[in-house]
Amino acid sequence: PIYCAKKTKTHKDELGICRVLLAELEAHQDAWPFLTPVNHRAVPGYRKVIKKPMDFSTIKEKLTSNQYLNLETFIIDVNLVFDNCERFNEDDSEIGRAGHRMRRFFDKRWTELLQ
Ligand SMILES: Oc1ccc2c(c1)N[C@H](O)CC2
Repeated sequence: PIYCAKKTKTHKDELGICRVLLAELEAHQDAWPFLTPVNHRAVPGYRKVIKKPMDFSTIKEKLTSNQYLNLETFIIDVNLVFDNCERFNEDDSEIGRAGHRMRRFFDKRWTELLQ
């Protein structure tokens, strides 16, 4: 097209995309390590090593209580889930591999939804 304005997204549009993305993350077959907070009392070292724990249920609570300013602050928290996973798990482990698959899925989906 000759004239192609960049569509700006309102706050409501971005939060709608966050809800869709979170629902897809929670429904993914590899989401199981990330659905609820790690029980740091049951996992030696976790509290010391992982300074900012994050999981999908916490993200959902923050989303429903309007704690995300925009899509970017939401993506930062989702990436924190996967970065924590990489820090605490070997790449060649069940949970490590699940984290890499989930990150790849998320990166693909939010870029698709933003097009
Ligand atoms: O063997 C285990 C036992 C517990 C956990 C992990 C691995 N990785 C998770 O990231 C954190 C919780």
